Amino acid sequence: MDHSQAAKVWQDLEAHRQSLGQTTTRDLFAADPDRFARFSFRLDDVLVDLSKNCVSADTLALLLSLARAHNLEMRRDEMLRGDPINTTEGRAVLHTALRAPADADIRVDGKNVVPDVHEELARCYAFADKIRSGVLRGATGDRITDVVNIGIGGSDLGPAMGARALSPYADGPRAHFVSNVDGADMADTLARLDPSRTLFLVSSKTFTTIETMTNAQSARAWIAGSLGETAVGDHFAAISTNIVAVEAFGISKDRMFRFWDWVGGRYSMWSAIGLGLMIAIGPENFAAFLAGGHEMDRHFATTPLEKNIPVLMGLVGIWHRNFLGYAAHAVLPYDQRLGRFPAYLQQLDMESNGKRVHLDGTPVTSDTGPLVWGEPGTNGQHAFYQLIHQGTNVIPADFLIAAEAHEANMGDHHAILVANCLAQTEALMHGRSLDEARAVLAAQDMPEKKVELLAPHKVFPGNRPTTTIAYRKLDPRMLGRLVALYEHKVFTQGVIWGINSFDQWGVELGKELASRLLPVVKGSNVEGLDASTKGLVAHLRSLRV
Ligand SMILES: O=P(O)(O)OC[C@H]1O[C@](O)(CO)[C@@H](O)[C@@H]1O
Repeated sequence: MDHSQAAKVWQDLEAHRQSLGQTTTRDLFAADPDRFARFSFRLDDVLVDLSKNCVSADTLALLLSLARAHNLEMRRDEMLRGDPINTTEGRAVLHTALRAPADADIRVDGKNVVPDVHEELARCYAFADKIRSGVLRGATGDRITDVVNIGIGGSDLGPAMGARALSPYADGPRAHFVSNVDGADMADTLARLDPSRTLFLVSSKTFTTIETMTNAQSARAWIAGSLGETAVGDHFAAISTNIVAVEAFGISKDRMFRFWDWVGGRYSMWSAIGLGLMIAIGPENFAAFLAGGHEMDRHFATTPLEKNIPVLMGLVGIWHRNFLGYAAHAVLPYDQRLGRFPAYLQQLDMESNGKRVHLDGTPVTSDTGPLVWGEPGTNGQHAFYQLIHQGTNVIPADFLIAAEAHEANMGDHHAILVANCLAQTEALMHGRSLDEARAVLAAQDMPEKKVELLAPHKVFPGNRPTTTIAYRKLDPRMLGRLVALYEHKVFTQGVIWGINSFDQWGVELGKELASRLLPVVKGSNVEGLDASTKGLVAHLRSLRV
């Protein structure tokens, strides 16, 4: 990286922000009739409209210079060719290899990993087919009708989000997901299931995560308790990088699916971790999901930065976070089946870019990843949009909308959904001035005093940034493109911030303390704890029957 060049562009961006002064997106639209065409970008049917963000051509040009000063293209190529860019863990970062075609050549330590990827994928597909067709059955000879993925974080959110997103394509056994160590999660799921027809997939990269191992042991006891110990083998499969621990759990090699340490947990839904999704939607649909991801990879790898969608989304995010000071980012899918997408992105974005030191360990000098959150529209409109429209903080938001619904013959549902999505982005950008609010009220024949009283409450500041991602339909290929789009956006921002987007040391301390506290919660000595924790333990113990 050219530090002095990067610092100079950063200063130029700050000066540029000053020079924009009070300019609003509304002003930018008024000044440029071609703004939509200039600031919206396409990949086949996917259109990403950045025009409702307060960026000018100069803003984008400066942001692109910033990306170049940080050697974004070089860093991207390093990732894609398998260099060990996850420096704190000494690993390559190759989730893109999981969706590469069979003839690709991507090397880790000199070895092409693509044949291994395709071999494991073929094993997963064969297993999925056998479960779906009833060739593989439970111990009693019954067909498997329900598959429960036991995993957490990246070993849960991807397949869980995907299974919900692609439910119109689900023609296999029903998919369930248990993640929380709260026994309620497992108990509520088991209550709906018949052990003789249930398959458990224990998904854990490390196969040591306490939540997953506790849930897996409970599931094992449930099967052994109702069908006998010898039935366990027929009702379990495992997905992990830790072959030794899987064998120790009692899952045979032929029901064990691998992935590799160069796949981060939050980037793993493309691997065998997607097995639950694969069994639900079938190998063909899963292959379309992978192909969609690869399509976005090609776009990211080969499109000039000026038209590179994930890069531009990442850079606009940098503008918001670092130059306009916006601390949060909302993801608002107008697609009910993307209900878990914001939660999925929370891990992808916040576990990747919630960092406070540079790659070399020195403290960061600018803010890093924002708080990411969201809910599907239109429900959010009737809950928290009030704050997005009129609250004191500006929250940039992504709106996701399909042209086509899966439901034919549902009258105006989809048209109303689309109208709401577009109306919200228009309202957020346009706003309503005090004079406009007064005029609206006056047109209702309201007494002047009341108009004056009410008008300030009806003012919408506007100039609230939104990006709209519009696509034909939420099919497997589209979901693949969408997930890969956000992965590369997160990568772009990590490069600009100079952080490691692929480790997650921030989750370790809580884990360590939880294992230290477990015996205390169960009754051992509270000495050595801080006064608050000691008091809480005592209170909880006193309430326990
Ligand atoms: O797949 P594993 O090893 O059980 O880990 C689950 C999750 O735990 C984390 O390590 C930390 O929350 C995530 O990065 C990961 O996705």
